Amino acid sequence: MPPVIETHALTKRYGSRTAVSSLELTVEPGCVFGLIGPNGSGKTTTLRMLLDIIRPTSGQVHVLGISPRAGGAALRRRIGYVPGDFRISGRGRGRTLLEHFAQVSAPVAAGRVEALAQRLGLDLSRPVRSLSKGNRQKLGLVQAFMHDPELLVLDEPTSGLDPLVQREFLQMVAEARAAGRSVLLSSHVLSEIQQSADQVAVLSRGKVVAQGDVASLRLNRLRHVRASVVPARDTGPGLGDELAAAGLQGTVIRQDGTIHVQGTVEGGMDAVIKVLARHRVLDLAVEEPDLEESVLRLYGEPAAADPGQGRESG
Ligand SMILES: Nc1ncnc2c1ncn2[C@@H]1O[C@H](COP(=O)(O)OP(=O)(O)OP(=O)(O)O)[C@@H](O)[C@H]1O
Repeated sequence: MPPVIETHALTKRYGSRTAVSSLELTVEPGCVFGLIGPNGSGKTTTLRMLLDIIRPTSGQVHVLGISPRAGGAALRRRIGYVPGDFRISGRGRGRTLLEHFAQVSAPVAAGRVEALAQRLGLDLSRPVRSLSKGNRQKLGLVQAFMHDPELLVLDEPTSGLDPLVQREFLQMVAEARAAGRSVLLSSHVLSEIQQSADQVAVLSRGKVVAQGDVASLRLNRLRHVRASVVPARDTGPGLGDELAAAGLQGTVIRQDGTIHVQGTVEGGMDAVIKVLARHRVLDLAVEEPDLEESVLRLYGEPAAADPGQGRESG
């Protein structure tokens, strides 16, 4: 079967700024593909080009075997899309708005909208205007999933959703995949991609800096560690050396008989935990760094766009 999404040397420039640079993406049918990158790395721009909302400066793109430009409304009906900035307004209620969307999308099975709304905890009888950001986002999800499209293109779909709803959403993605649908999911939250994607591309400054299956992704191996221990016996400065040998990069400070450790570990916590466990551990915190830092450290790329350079328009 041909890929559901294929880009070749796909590039988008805004004036002198390159938002997407020579992108090579292949999404196979029946796969959940994660596009991950810090804010400003080019995810939204890429997804918009797939939907023909914006047009590439150069390069090629095919979606379900068709150029989005040529595919028009017929191609659009085969896709479920949640834009990163799903904005809705008007006087209608959620249900009315979805009925309106259903007229332009492919046919929607009876009861499907209600079932999705119920799963996400969305009240369809409420006026759209009165909905919170999270509830509007749920409406966006229902309109993307309701016609059971061949391809789902989801731009940061869980932003503004609480953790329980996020879990339900991930379940919906898993069900779509099990039914043979394909999903392209963008996120700046690593854990979300890890839970759902088969394949991943990491974007930084409009370029793919890493690509592969989720397990091979090095991004998930970086951890921040903070610990306070009372040495079991007088270990002296040896603890710092032992921790360094175990893979911790950071500082070890002795203060009033307690040793405070702070640093970063790449590639597994086991050895560090075992060194610490030989002492009385007063406190231990292990945290996932934000994606921007992981990309920066592991791929040596400046991850974010210059804060001084804003976008010209939405
Ligand atoms: N209409 C525009 N005009 C000028 N620059 C733009 C425009 N849209 C995007 N950009 C720039 O292109 C780069 C990529 O932006 P894009 O929105 O695609 O990134 P992103 O990874 O989706 O980030 P975010 O999660 O913040 O939306 C950014 O530097 C952004 O400022």
